[in-house]
Amino acid sequence: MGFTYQQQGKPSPARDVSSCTSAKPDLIQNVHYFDICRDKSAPVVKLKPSLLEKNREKRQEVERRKGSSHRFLQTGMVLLENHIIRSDQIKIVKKCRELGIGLGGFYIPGYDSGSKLQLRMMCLGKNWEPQSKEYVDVRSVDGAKAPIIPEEFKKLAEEAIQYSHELLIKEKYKIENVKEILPLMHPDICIVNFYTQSGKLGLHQDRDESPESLHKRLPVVSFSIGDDAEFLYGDDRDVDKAKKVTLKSGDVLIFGGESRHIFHGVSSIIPNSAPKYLSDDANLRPGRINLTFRQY
Ligand SMILES: O=C(O)CCC(=O)C(=O)O
Ligand SMILES: [Fe+2]
Repeated sequence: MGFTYQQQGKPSPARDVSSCTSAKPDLIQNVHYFDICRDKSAPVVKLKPSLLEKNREKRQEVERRKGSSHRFLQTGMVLLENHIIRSDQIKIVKKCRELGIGLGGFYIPGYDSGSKLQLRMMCLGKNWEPQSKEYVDVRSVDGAKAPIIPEEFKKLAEEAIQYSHELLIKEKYKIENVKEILPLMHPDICIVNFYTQSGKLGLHQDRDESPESLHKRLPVVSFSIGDDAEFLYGDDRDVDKAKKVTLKSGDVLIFGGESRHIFHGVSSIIPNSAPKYLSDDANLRPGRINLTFRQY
């Protein structure tokens, strides 16, 4: 049981240097908590938007929402494109930032061998340990407990499954079958990853949740915010056979039922592809946040 991240090998010196020098970390019990937002004290030239500009932004937002769509990628796997509205994306960034610089915040997970994952991680609800591949109350890296999952996050994740049910009923299945195709899930764990523009994650399965959760094939609900990611998925741990989909800011990907045990990973982050409002209004650094909700 439990999910397995594929080890990435030692991080390149370049990545190590950038991650340490740009982070301005607080050192708490030997752990650098990473700030996913730029230093507020750093000068940012920002002009007050005119009324005209504000109205244009509003119109663009309405257009953007009209542009939200969905794709059934395979049985039990739904992609809700552009689903999280701009104001919620900003709220999520700000909340993750606040939690991420506090106790139990973002750190670079690694293995006893010394190799590291090419991302920063913070767990909410329960801590996931990369070495033992288990969920624990207190993480070994610094003895911190996981912050609780904000209720608004849980609500968004649950609503995304319900919305997928509506779409599946409308377009594909009978109402009585839909919860078998994509079971309902009430998240008590959320793993938040932050990828810099050189971040990635090898093909793995999420299989560290409880035997009951895995047996019921309760879905994982994944939110993407920030730069686009090339997301790979397939039935085998084989990059060449994997299918690819680009996950953009605001996208929600759900994989449960028959797709619960897919291999998946992030092959690359597309630099400078994030919507501008994330850096303007939330001060988000270049890179990508991913939140995966699970039920233990
Ligand atoms: O970043 C992503 O889209 C995937 C993250 C993931 O697979 C995980 O945290 O287990
Ligand atoms: Fe995963």
